[in-house]
Amino acid sequence: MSDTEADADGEPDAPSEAVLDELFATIESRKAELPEGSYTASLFAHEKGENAVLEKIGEESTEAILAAKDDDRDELTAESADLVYHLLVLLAMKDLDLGDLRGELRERF
Ligand SMILES: N=c1c2ncn([C@@H]3O[C@H](COP(=O)(O)OP(=O)(O)OP(=O)(O)O)[C@@H](O)[C@H]3O)c2ncn1[C@@H]1O[C@H](COP(=O)(O)O)[C@@H](O)[C@H]1O
Repeated sequence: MSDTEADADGEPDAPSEAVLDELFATIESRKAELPEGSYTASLFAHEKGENAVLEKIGEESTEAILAAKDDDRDELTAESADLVYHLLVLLAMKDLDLGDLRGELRERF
């Protein structure tokens, strides 16, 4: 779906540029509200959630590396998205946020 199409609610999609902020806000909301049936909430709710996230980061990193070695750009994109999502969950678990990440990156410019 392009940026200009409507989503399932009939509302226009937000610009893709904002997707990381929206995803992080959703993760923070899952952390605060712990809704039933949410994979993200389950990571925050369970004692072993942090280990599960760390394992996922390891797995997704390996899968991204393998996709790159195979020159499979679609797979690399998908694995990168899984990796970024789990990294954002980890930041939220450690009470960090996108501002911390942006600040660190900005300092390197
Ligand atoms: N971006 C993601 C996202 N990326 C990956 N995952 C989940 O992460 C889990 C593990 O990913 P894997 O690629 O390993 O998937 P898998 O098929 O289960 O693989 P195996 O573990 O079985 O090997 C799966 O359950 C995926 O659905 C995600 N779950 C949620 N989100 C975002 O988080 C929002 C909130 O979702 P809930 O978690 O449903 O509240 C969603 O709207 C999405 O925007």
